[in-house]
Amino acid sequence: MADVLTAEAVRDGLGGLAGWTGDPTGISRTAELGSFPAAVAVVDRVAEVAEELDHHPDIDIRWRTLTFRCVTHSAGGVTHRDLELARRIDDILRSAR
Ligand SMILES: C[C@H](O)[C@H](O)[C@H]1CNC2=NC(N)=NC(=O)C2=N1
Repeated sequence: MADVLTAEAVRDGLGGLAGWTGDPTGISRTAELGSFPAAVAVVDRVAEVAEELDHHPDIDIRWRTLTFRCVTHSAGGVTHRDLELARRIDDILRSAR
């Protein structure tokens, strides 16, 4: 099982991720899309990536604003798998704008 990262390692990882904040208890990012259908389409693409990685974000949908939270539930904190998932979510968000 992946190890929970130290606060410093999470900080380093977040350095390469625009818009994400957090600490070893979880990392999150909010993004506003152009419409509710556009937001739901992003969630659908994130679902595909989550299945591919077998790693799943917590997702909050409020009209066209999405909040993603990544934490490895089985490890009880943020692991390298969350940083990878966050990078993939950013790729999707970039291409959705
Ligand atoms: C068996 C499978 O790897 C696990 O149940 C996965 C699925 N997706 C997961 N996603 C997240 N975020 N944390 C987990 O611990 C987790 N566990």
